[in-house]
Amino acid sequence: MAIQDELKRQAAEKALEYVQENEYLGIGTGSTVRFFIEALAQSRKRIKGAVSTSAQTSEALKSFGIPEVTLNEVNGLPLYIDGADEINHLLQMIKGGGGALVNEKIVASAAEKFICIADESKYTSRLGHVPLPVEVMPNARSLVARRLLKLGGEPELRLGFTTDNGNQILDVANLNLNEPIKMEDAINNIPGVVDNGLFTHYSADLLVLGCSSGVQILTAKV
Ligand SMILES: O=C(CO)[C@H](O)[C@H](O)COP(=O)(O)O
Repeated sequence: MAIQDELKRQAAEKALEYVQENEYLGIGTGSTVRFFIEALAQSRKRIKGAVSTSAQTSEALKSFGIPEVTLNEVNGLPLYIDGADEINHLLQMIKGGGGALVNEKIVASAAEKFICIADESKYTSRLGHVPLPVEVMPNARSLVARRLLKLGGEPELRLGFTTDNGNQILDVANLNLNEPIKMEDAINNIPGVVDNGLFTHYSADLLVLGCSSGVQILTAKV
């Protein structure tokens, strides 16, 4: 297994310690989450049901025999576990590399606690090394792209990709994310934008980071 994958797996396995038995659990999307689902299935922990954030995650849950429930069936969630494309010292994130950012933010918002699982390459002092995914209504794509250019970004359509919600993704490079809260809100104010991959209002409460020196548990450093 590649080193990065091994670190993702270690972080995913460590996060199991925070899972409460006989409770509902929100589960994100991506390769780190896939390791988590695998570890959960192999553990003795039995949850009441998982709220999935994507077709990909639902498929994995099904293949590992973990019961799925919809968000509408639960009255909030004690915990949400998901990966990130980048995460900073305040545990604010860029997400959406897998294109599931809208459902991820919805489920994260329903949870009392958000634990991010990631390998050390995702931890950064400044967000913005990776392009920011923005989910757009297809009919507003060009309009939104022009507005994103005005905000200083360079949008590029994710070719051949449609989200689970039937929308498109613009990956926006070179945005100035020195004030990520303002940027998250400014982008979401553009008509036609469904949501963007900045998670500042729903930042993580805890980061379980797979590092070559061992797994580290980090909280926000203000
Ligand atoms: O936001 C996401 C999906 O929309 C993922 O959490 C993010 O892309 C990280 O993925 P991976 O665990 O494969 O590195």
